[in-house]
Amino acid sequence: MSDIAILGAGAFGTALAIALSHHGNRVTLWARDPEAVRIMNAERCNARRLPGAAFPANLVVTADLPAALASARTVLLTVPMQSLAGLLAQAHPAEGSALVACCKGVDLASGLGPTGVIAAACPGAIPAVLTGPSFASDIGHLLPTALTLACADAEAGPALQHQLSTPVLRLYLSRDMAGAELGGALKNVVALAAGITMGAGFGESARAAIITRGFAEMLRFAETTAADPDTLRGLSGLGDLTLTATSEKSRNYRAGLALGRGEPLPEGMTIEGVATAQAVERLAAKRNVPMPLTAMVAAVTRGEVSVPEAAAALLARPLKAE
Ligand SMILES: NC(=O)C1=CN([C@@H]2O[C@H](COP(=O)(O)OP(=O)(O)OC[C@H]3O[C@@H](n4cnc5c(N)ncnc54)[C@H](O)[C@@H]3O)[C@@H](O)[C@H]2O)C=CC1
Ligand SMILES: O=C(CO)COP(=O)(O)O
Repeated sequence: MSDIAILGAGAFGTALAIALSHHGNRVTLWARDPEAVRIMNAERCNARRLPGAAFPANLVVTADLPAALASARTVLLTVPMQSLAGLLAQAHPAEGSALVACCKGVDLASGLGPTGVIAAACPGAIPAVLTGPSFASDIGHLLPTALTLACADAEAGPALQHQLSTPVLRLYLSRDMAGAELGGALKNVVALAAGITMGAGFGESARAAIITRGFAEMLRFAETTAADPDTLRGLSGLGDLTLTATSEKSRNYRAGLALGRGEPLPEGMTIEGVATAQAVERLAAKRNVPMPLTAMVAAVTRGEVSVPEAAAALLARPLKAE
């Protein structure tokens, strides 16, 4: 019997599984690869994705998806954003389950955020979003963290907030799922731009400009959606942007550093901002929202524009009011 199922045993799913089972919850962590599950159960650690963080004795790890979902009414979705629709096509959570999206991004195929993907695949579920500034290694090592739990359902939201909080994992409640998921998606694009800036040697002043103007771009985009721009000023937006766009622990920032140095994108690493930049570029064009930084990140990651060309184009834009 598990109360919480966590689908996706990457760094973040593993970290949340450790934190929540350490706090006494009955947690089942599901991974699609039976061999990876065998190794994790033998070593009681996910050495590949989250080295050094030991599994509590009560954490169950399985490759059996129906078994993981059998008794859980709270399901955390911790696969990368571009895998979410595919996962939900094969998972069959019980009617009325809370599906908590922990992935950050916009689905390239549909242009939907995680709660839109959940609503399309599982109309009988209660969607929610868990997001904000948190490196998996910090959560997995039980360091203090504050996140946003967004859920539009007035009863399920507070219940999830209490179920998923621990003495060191402090969840703030929001009803604004659109805002919470947008902040987490867009900050990765700005983090790529910040990394590119530092990798190219443009300096910390330029990075501060990119973060600030990137945040302005995030708010501008939010205003064209159902999101409340104020939500993006909280943990899920500004909070996560601050973390991701300044730390080499971030994969998006590190990928940006590589691009800025003229190297290719690192392979085999989850870099959510790459697909999300493409998806947001398309949506912004449809809605007529100027997103110059996002467009440059999309063009640089596609290899269409070099970093010096991107920087020159951004600096040559007409002067305007802040
Ligand atoms: N790593 C971190 O510090 C944080 C990550 N996140 C978000 O969590 C999401 C997952 O990221 P990570 O766990 O870091 O990625 P990761 O790269 O460590 O692991 C991804 C995992 O998903 C699995 N996976 C991929 N497609 C799948 C599918 N269709 N079915 C089942 N499993 C599948 C892979 O096998 C892998 O184990 C991303 O959206 C990320 O932005 C959010 C906060 C912190
Ligand atoms: O979302 C994160 C921290 O909040 C993790 O960022 P990266 O995916 O860039 O590593």
